[in-house]
Amino acid sequence: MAEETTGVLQPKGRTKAKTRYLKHKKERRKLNKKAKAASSNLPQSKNFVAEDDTASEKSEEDEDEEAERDEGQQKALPVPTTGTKSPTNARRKKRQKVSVDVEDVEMEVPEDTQPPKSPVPTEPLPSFPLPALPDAPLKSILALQGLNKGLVDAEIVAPSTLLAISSDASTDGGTILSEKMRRRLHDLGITELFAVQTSLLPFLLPRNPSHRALYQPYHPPRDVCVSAPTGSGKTLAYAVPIIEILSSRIVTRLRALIVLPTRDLVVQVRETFEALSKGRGLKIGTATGQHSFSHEQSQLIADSSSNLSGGSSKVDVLICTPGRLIDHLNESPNFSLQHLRFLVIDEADRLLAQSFQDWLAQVLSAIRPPKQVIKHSLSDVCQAKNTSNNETFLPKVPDAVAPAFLHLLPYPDVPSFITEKKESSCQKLLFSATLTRDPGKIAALELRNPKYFVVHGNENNSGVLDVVTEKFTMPATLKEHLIVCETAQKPLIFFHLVHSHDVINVLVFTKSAESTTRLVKLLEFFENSFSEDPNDRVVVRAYSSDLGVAERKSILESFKAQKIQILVCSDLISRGIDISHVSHVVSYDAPVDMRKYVHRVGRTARAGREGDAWTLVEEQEARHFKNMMKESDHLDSVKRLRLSQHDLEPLVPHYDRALALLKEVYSRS
Ligand SMILES: Nc1ncnc2c1ncn2[C@@H]1O[C@H](COP(=O)(O)OP(=O)(O)OP(=O)(O)O)[C@@H](O)[C@H]1O
Repeated sequence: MAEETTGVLQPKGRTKAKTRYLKHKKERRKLNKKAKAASSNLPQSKNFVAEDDTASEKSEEDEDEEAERDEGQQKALPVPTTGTKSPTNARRKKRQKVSVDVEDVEMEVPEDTQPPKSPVPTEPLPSFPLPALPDAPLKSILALQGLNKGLVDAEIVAPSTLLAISSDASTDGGTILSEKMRRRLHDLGITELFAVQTSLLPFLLPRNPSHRALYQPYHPPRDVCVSAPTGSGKTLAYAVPIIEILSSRIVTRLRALIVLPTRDLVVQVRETFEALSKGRGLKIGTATGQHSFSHEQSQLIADSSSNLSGGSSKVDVLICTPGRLIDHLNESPNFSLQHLRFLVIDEADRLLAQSFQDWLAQVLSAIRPPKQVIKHSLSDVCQAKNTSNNETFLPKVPDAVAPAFLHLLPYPDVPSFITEKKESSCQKLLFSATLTRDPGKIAALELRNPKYFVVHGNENNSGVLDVVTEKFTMPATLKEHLIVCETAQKPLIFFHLVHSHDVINVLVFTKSAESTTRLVKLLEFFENSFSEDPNDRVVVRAYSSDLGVAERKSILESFKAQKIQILVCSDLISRGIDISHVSHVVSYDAPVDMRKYVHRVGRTARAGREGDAWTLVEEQEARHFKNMMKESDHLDSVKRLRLSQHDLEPLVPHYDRALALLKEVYSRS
């Protein structure tokens, strides 16, 4: 160990004083050994002896060191130093190595604070373990901290779980579905239940009839949150139980409300409900703003002339966008949510991000029985019965009021032994392929003891962890590709994919309506140049919010009928839209976040079908994109495709021609 000095180098040769000192020391050692041999009649353990030896050697080493230092000090004294401290004032410290069980710790111990040395060797003190820091908690545990219990206890469902739907009238084959429903599903070509459906149906359709009841004010059902990949059949997972439960109804009331982020999705979900509920007598309505407000009112409300405590409805199921829903809540007489048995929030994370007119708070407040109670004493009521005031006290249609709202009626409070509070029987069902983990947003939903279902390849806790850390599951049948390219080459690469990789029946996502229009024009010019025969040309159309409702509907229908092979769009239809024959998705402009990526690529590889997703990433975006993928543990699933100039060359003359025509069009406008 290097010794600290006060700026003077110490000579290391032996002096007379040191020789004398060493001689004395030898003699002292001999005497010590003799004394020890004489006194130790007791047997000693090997360990103890070894320790003793070490200790005595150590003390001798210390003495040697001390002697050398004294000698050095004596020599150093006369030498004047140029430093700020004189050698006499300088406090000299000795680095002493303290050996402990766990690790070596070096401490600076001032020489003058050392205890005086005992001439008799002492036993070393027993060493105690140092206080140790507890192990850091696992990342997975940290991620789960502060989360609601429902999510931690989520039911993880393997995507491969399937259950055959029995066509035998005498048995449901464990599906818990009525014979009517099983027959209907078979008619629609659905012969087995997908993973999300196998776990959700038994939960939403308990065998006990009282748990299926429309009103359960004292034991309301638990709410449900579902995270399942795109195209895994979430719509059926809620539509089937809703139809099964509501089919038992006697009178029409608004009992199921399905909220979706776009009109296109409302239309799609309505089609599913109508197909599944055929012959069950349920009435399905929509509210999207596509028709005039008064037309919608006339479709939804049976009686808007008198003020009815329990509302009045022409439909059992209402499928709507949040904006129009709020308009009806605020402005349509007798539009009431008090009878709701189901509130479905599909694409929940997207809808919860929409604060439009604080729609969620308004809906929840319309479902929740108000606390304010206007009560009258029995004598008041009796008195009123004999007066003309009778009508205001006793409304005409009390049966229309939901049990949890009965206290609002001006009847006297009848003493009861039941002290439990009545609650709304509405069961909230949340669905998404990218379910939010934001505790603030989940809290805003006022969920009742929520039960989580997570469809995930990994059936242990990591399924939950992936929801928590927003690592989303992709369909198993999806193949993902990445092409990093120069901005100027993007159109050419896209045309190459269309003609060399058979990328047709494709949804192409761009960043804006303007880039959609431009790409469509460029591709049309390119096709005209590339294929002489018009029948060989690929048909491409734009689908954007710039188009009218009717035009959008007709374009979507033509695409579904495969009269259009390439549909270029913005993120308007990146969520939820289900078009079975889409075999490719191209992100012409790379998505900026993982959620967008998941929903875009999820337009293909649906319901167990194969599909390819291609993402074109400009060189300057590559880093961000790769980081985004890495954070979601997804980079390895994306294959990089490298294209050479040679691959693109045959297309260049046609592309140049198309580009020149496009420039001409834009310069004219
Ligand atoms: N059990 C089933 N058997 C066969 N096809 C099914 C089954 N369940 C659903 N499908 C079909 O799978 C497709 C995808 O279903 P759905 O649109 O409900 O997916 P999703 O999970 O809601 O997807 P996204 O998250 O993209 O909205 C639909 O065409 C639907 O008809």
